This record gives sequence, C-alpha cells and structure tokens, in this order.
Amino acid sequence: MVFTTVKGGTRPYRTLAAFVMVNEYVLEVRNLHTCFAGDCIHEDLNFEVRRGEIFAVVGGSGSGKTVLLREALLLQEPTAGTIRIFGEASRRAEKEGLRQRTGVLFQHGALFSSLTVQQNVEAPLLEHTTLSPRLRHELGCLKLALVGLASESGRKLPSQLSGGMLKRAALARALALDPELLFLDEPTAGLDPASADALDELILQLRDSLGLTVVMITHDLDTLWRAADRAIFLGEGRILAGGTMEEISGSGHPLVQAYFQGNRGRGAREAAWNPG
Ligand SMILES: Nc1ncnc2c1ncn2[C@@H]1O[C@H](COP(=O)(O)OP(=O)(O)OP(=O)(O)O)[C@@H](O)[C@H]1O
Repeated sequence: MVFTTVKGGTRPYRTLAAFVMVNEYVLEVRNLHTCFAGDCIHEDLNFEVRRGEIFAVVGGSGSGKTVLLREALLLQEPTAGTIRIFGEASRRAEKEGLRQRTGVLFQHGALFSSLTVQQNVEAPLLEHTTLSPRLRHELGCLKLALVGLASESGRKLPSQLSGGMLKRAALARALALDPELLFLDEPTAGLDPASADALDELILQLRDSLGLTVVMITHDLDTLWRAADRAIFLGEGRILAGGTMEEISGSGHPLVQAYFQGNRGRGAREAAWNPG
C-alpha cells in the first residue's frame, strides 16, 4: 500500500486498485426516473461505475438507494431511463447471463436457513453450472477460505454463526460464480466496530486480489471513508453530490453537509486519514 496526500491529511491508496481502475464502465445509469403512483423518487439520475472501483451509494432514509439496487439487479423496472451493465442495456431476457457475472450480498445475508453454510455457498454452483458434486464442494471450500471462514463453519447452519461470520458466509455465496461486479447492501449493518472494520478490509482485499468492481449501499461513514473510491449522494430525487469522499463531503448542499459534517461524519473522516 502507498500513501497519497489529499487536502487536509493523508489517506491510504492502494496501488493495485489504481492499476485496475480504468475508464471502462461496468455500470451506467442514464436518465433514470422512478415513480410510484406519481411520486418520483429518482428524477433523471445519471452516473457510471468504472471497472475496479468501489463505488458507494449514499443518502438519507427513503432516498431511493434500495430501489436503485433492485433496478440494477433487474428485480424492478425503472419508470424511464436505462441501466447498462457490462456495456449492455440490462433487459429481463439477459437476466440469467447478468446474474452469473454479478454477485449480491443482501443486507440480512439471505442465506437458506435449513441448509448448511457450505450448501449455501454451493447453491449458485448447483443452480448455474454442471460441475460434479466433488468440484462444487472444493469450490465451496475455496470461497469460504477466501472470506476467512474455517472449513468447520461450512458444516454449521446459518443460525449457528455470529453476525460477522454470517456476512462472510453470504459474501462467499455471492462470490461463488466468480462475479466481476459485486453489489453490497449495507454490508456492515448490525456488526460491532471490530467486525465492521474487518469486513471493510476484506472487501478491499477482495477487490484488489480479484479485480472486482464493487457497488455498495451504506450508511456506515467509516466504511465510506475507508473503502469507497467514489460515491454519489442521493436526495430530493437527484444526485446532490458525486465524486471522491473528499469532494462529496465538501459539498455545500445542506443535506449533504448535515450528513457528513456531524460528529459522526467528522470522526470517520479523521479516522480514515490517520489509520492505526
Ligand atoms: N414498490 C414500491 N411502491 C411504492 N413505494 C415504494 C416502493 N418501493 C419503495 N418505495 C418508496 O420509495 C422510497 C425509497 O425507498 P428505498 O427503500 O429505496 O429507500 P432507501 O434509500 O433504501 O432507504 P433506507 O436507507 O431507509 O433503506 C421510499 O419512500 C419507499 O417507501
């Protein structure tokens, strides 16, 4: 890791990430409108996510972050506009292909409670590949190791894992098909600070080692300062600010200021600038 100087302090910046990040758009959102019964929560959103970056979607409650994620995952249709993933306009007909190139970590893990962790991780391989049971098992073990879970954890039911381990297990399942693009919905929600830090570190490591592109929704200011390369701030149906965390937090918009300039926001920024 090298350090680069930014206005007001020094933040870690990862060399491999800088190398991987290129101007190839993995996700492009153009002129997106989403309205429910005439009430519009997205009014002409435009942004793009570059290959290899960790991109965060931020905003107050009800600003439309989850709806945006559901639209990108083809679980919901926007009212107007397009979402292109891997350069292709995402259409329902291409759902299967897109699913295999994208992984999702849902906020509550969404693991099958009656299956063991190992079976959960193998589930996408069973559904989308013709691999033999032995190969599926080996790949499942590999993914568990990748997220830092011991093989004993694979034999447990989700209910027998801690919150941090559950997130890791769900992440292992999201990585089962070697996705290029990973969506994370509130990855650190409900975790204690140490587990949240460890998960942030894991996300950074996975991006660096696998060359993943990560799009995450988060309210966690520590995660934002530590992991996000760029972000957008949603509010009033629009993107109120976009860019690096430094750029966004310096926005003059009152909603953005209130979000980042409170005690929690300032503390997270200082911690990111003074790691360790
Ligand atoms: N299917 C739906 N029908 C009607 N309204 C909806 C529907 N889905 C979402 N909404 C509304 O859209 C708005 C945005 O919801 P969304 O869940 O995307 O917010 P959010 O930014 O993810 O909030 P939070 O941070 O609290 O999770 C909310 O007012 C919600 O009630």
